[in-house]
Amino acid sequence: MAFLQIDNVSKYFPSPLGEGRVCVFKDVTIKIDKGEFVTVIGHSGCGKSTLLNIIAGLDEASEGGVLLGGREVSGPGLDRMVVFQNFSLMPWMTVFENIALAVRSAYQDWEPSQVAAHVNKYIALVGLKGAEAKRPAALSGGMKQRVGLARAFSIEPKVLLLDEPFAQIDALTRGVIQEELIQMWNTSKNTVFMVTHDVDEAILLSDRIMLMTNGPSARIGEIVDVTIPRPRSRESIIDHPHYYKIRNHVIHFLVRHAAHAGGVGSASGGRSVEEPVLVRF
Ligand SMILES: Nc1ncnc2c1ncn2[C@@H]1O[C@H](COP(=O)(O)OP(=O)(O)OP(=O)(O)O)[C@@H](O)[C@H]1O
Repeated sequence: MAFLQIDNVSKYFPSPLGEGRVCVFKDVTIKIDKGEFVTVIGHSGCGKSTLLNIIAGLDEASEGGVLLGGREVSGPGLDRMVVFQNFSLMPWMTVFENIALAVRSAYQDWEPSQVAAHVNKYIALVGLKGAEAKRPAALSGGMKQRVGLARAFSIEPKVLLLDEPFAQIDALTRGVIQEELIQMWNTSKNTVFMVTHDVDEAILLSDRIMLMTNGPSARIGEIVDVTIPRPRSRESIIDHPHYYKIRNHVIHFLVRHAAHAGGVGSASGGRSVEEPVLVRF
């Protein structure tokens, strides 16, 4: 059994037309090893965030389930930490307090000095030294997301769930924070499940990229192994002979599926389950 196992998960929502229900995705199975970095890419509306929320325990699967370390996920927990694109910081708390709140809830028997040392370590890791006393309103989008990532990593969860964490950040800052994320992940070796629309980001960060087909009844169409060795940096990966092969393959998949985009279907999704195609260059 894999460390994190998404087992035949399907999700239905009530139809917006008021008749029956719509199958967002059907029979999604993903097996993720401990320490693996997996990303999911697919067109808007195929159900990526819904799938992430089910893993987080913030939403329920209609069918199937999620197992973490062999135990069924049945609600939110400190073993899974989510970073959303809208930062989700406490606006009345400082940078330090936002992170400390999470650390105190994860390590309830720690002395204040131990909490402070731990928080400061993560503040330094994301380059926010000097901004400890600032409140979110005084931070740029990039700084806010650094706090979000530091908060998530600081509690050392078993699984980090990242839902397009860089979507609201300008391209230059995004590149810098992606590399900070790689550094933190290199140290922590957390298992990461990330939703993104950015193909370059997926190649830079992932061990494997899950390509989702469009809904209704979306599924994992292909799984692409990112065979480019680590350590990776944005500058170095583009020179690797596999880089453009992987990039073109993912983009072709997305373009092919864009042609079939949209539509609200019936609940049945009544076709047999197709295994994802494994792609390795
Ligand atoms: N609570 C809900 N009630 C009804 N329908 C919902 C609900 N949440 C999501 N949906 C629908 O489920 C589908 C998948 O939504 P989801 O946000 O998971 O897609 P996504 O792939 O993450 O999209 P995006 O890339 O735009 O964020 C969409 O059609 C959405 O309208």
